[in-house]
Amino acid sequence: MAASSVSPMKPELPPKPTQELSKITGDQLPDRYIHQFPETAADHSAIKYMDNPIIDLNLLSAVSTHQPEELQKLRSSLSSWGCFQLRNHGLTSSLLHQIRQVEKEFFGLPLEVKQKHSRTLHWVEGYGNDTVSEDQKYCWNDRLVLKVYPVDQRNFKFWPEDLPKFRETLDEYTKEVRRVLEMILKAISKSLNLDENSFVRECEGDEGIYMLARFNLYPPCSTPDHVVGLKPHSDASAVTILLQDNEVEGLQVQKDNQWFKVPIVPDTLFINVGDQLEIMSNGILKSAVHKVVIDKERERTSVAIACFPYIEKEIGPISELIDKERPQLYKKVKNYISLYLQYSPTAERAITAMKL
Ligand SMILES: O=C(O)CCC(=O)C(=O)O
Ligand SMILES: [Fe+2]
Repeated sequence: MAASSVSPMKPELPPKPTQELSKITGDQLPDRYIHQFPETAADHSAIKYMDNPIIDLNLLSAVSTHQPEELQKLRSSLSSWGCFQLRNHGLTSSLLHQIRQVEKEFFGLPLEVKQKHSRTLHWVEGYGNDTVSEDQKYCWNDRLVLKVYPVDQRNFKFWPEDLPKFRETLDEYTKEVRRVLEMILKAISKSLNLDENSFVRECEGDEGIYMLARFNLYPPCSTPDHVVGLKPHSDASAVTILLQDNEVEGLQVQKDNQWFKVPIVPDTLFINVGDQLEIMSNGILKSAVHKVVIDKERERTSVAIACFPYIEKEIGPISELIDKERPQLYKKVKNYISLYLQYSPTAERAITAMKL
């Protein structure tokens, strides 16, 4: 499907935050939140856990004698699952606790305070939900989305000003995530036998890396099978680094048309390939399709940092990964995010439009 054939649709935002609806019982749920996907009615307790090995960032480093095996695990996880959990990443438990804490404080603010930072219909930053087209259902979540890199492009009107620890915590957290991102991009390059700076160069270019923080809140719902926290999607990013809730499960990933639960492993980060890295790797790495299901009694939160190249930088499969056996599978593209935003309120995936 070509980009130009996306049917014109009027994007809409849900009129109310999900947090405000979360005490409503099943029969009173507004119709726009009730999904009829067959998978929402699945018995989630019967779904298996994702079982790819946890990757250890220390072992990916050149000084480790285990580096070759760890790189092999990384490559195999990313080409089959498109994601993995990372341990020994160097972010302290105390920093992980603090970022979760400021997230809870934000969502705990009175509605009128949060709404001072509301997003608009046409750009993702700010407090609110995702846009959908008028014939689509809403998701059962609220988000606060903030651009965190480049630092001089932060839009502070979206940042809560009354939470004393919010800015410094997010600042420190994103610096640390950026450090991990660079190490991971180098390891991924090595795992594909490329120069170790290949993906750093592709992602950063001259402009540096762009990073969006997404604070996600999934309130409980008395009829969790009728709602969806996040619909099945892949991310528009090159890589997304996610801190899951440390008590409430909900994230699921798809592999070979089957859903798997992502287990909670304390102090790990969940890392997934996004569409732009699938394109750069000429399809060797898979952009993970994932979704979030809702708990009946407990609220769930997560913090996702989506990392991607400067919007105007042209990206495409890197030349070393194109040959006779593996011809170029994707077109080159500038501003993939805008293509993604055109597709995201529809049932189609933007990356399909990139295939040659
Ligand atoms: O909340 C989660 O576990 C996943 C969040 C996610 O997929 C996203 O923000 O794109
Ligand atoms: Fe996602």
